Amino acid sequence: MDDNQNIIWHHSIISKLDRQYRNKHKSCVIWFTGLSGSGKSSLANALDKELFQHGIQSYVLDGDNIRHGLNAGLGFSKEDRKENIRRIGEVSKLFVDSGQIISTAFISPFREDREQVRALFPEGEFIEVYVKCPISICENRDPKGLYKRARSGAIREFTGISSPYEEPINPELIIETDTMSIPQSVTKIINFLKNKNII
Ligand SMILES: Nc1ncnc2c1ncn2[C@@H]1O[C@H](COP(=O)(O)OS(=O)(=O)O)[C@@H](OP(=O)(O)O)[C@H]1O
Ligand SMILES: Nc1ncnc2c1ncn2[C@@H]1O[C@H](COP(=O)(O)OP(=O)(O)O)[C@@H](O)[C@H]1O
Repeated sequence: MDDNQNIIWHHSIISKLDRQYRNKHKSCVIWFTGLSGSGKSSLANALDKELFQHGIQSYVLDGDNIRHGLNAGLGFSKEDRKENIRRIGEVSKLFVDSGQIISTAFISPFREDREQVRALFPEGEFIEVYVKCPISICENRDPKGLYKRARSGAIREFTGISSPYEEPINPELIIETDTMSIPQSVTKIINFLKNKNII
């Protein structure tokens, strides 16, 4: 018999709605996706700072940090990236259930994996933000020197070079970081959240 059949889901006494009501805002996941160096981390953290300063319950999950802890042991094969994103999706759902606005900064290069995360949430709670930037500019920025190492062959399966990035087809937002500044981008996201009555 499958062990999971013996595990029963416990419902919380306090609901997500109770928590949202007390926080005075709705909860959602803002899912940043894009190439390495496109600006996911910078945007997620700038948005988090802005939300925090306005008394909003928010938090950031960042690729590099999660891979040091929760997802240590996962690499960059298609299967490992899938598992990485699946786990982040589940963790994000917990944050949303806890009434917070969670920003995630993962390359999440495969459309199917992102759609599986979207399917975990009710309509409107998964906000896909495509952080769009030409690879030539990401490569010029190369904040961690990874493109240089990938070009030299020192890193295998590097997204955009030796591993694919599948662009979102219908994301809630597109932020073009080669033409928009970080403050402009944050304003665009905040306006979206206001228009959707999330904050
Ligand atoms: N092979 C390869 N391909 C892409 N990226 C690599 C690779 N090896 C290491 N790194 C570093 O890991 C960060 C990406 O981790 P993610 O968890 O976001 O990747 S994924 O969503 O599972 O594809 C990524 O961080 P960001 O630059 O913040 O995107 C890189 O710093
Ligand atoms: N308009 C912009 N939006 C976001 N990042 C920018 C922008 N212009 C320059 N950058 C720089 O590009 C780099 C992006 O790195 P990072 O945020 O770590 O990207 P990612 O998390 O996608 O790998 C940072 O050094 C950041 O300062």
